[in-house]
Amino acid sequence: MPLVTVLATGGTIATRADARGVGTARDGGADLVSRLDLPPGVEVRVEDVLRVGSYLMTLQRVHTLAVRAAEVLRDPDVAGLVVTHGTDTIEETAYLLDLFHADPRPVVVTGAQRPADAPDSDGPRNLTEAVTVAASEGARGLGVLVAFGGRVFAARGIRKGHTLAADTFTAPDTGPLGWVSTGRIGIESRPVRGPALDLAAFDPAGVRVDVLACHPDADAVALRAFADAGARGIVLEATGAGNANPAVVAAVGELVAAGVVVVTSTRVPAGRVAALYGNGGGADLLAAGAVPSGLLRPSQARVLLAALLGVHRDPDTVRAGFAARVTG
Ligand SMILES: NC(=O)C[C@H](N)C(=O)O
Repeated sequence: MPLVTVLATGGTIATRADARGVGTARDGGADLVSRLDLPPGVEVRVEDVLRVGSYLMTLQRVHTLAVRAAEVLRDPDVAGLVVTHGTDTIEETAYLLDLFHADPRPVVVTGAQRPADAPDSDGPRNLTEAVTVAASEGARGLGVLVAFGGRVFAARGIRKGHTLAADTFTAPDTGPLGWVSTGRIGIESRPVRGPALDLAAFDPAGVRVDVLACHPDADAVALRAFADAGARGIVLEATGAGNANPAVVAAVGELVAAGVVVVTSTRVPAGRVAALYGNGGGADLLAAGAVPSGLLRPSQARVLLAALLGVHRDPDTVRAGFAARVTG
């Protein structure tokens, strides 16, 4: 009988309202699992790792989760893992776990958009389907997955696409990998994944990576403040295919020379970052030393940058490692 371990971290799937009607994560993993109609023939074990809204999932906390996931997978009887998590930052946590996941067994992240105390919560169905995926042979070798609303997504490229709707997740450049429904899964495509990073070498302490919104009035102020605060990496949430302006480009050049790794991503939902324009555009950012993020949006570009900085430290190695993992 496949054994699936559920690691609970909080999120709306575990959230109940207080007397003011304000929600916080309260239910533990055992509460969540007790409400399920589990797939027949699957044994589930539960552990509480954290109990927070995912807007509180710092790098340190995701590291704690990654370490625990790797420890649980040392048990050869475990067929797969499920992580229950808030939806706000599933795109960060799932991708960080994926970067360090060196095991064919699936780790399946899920959550809910409607809280545990809502009569129509989507949590039980999503969790049941995540357990189904984690127990499936067909999900092996795909890395960390997100099962949500009947769809199965790869970690890389997933984005929260709606603040409140149950069908919130999208993968604008690739679409979902497949589906899960009534105890069955179908995988229609396989994700492209690089070699796993070494979790034992990762230390998130002191890894500060900030994100700068490059609206047309942006200047060097925030960039310099980030660097003064100790940022070792900065992701530009640029416009279009990855453009900023001359003031930002000049500051990027200074920061890169000082050893900060700067990455150009974009606020546009789909398509690769391309170095096309001058006058502070993507071609000038590239010339100033910024690394294009390929298809990674700012949230996941920040995660890759933080993971590499936490493993390698040296800016040139991080820059090369980042470029090697992104397409385009
Ligand atoms: N639907 C959710 O889970 C949102 C919640 N704010 C969280 O990320 O924890």
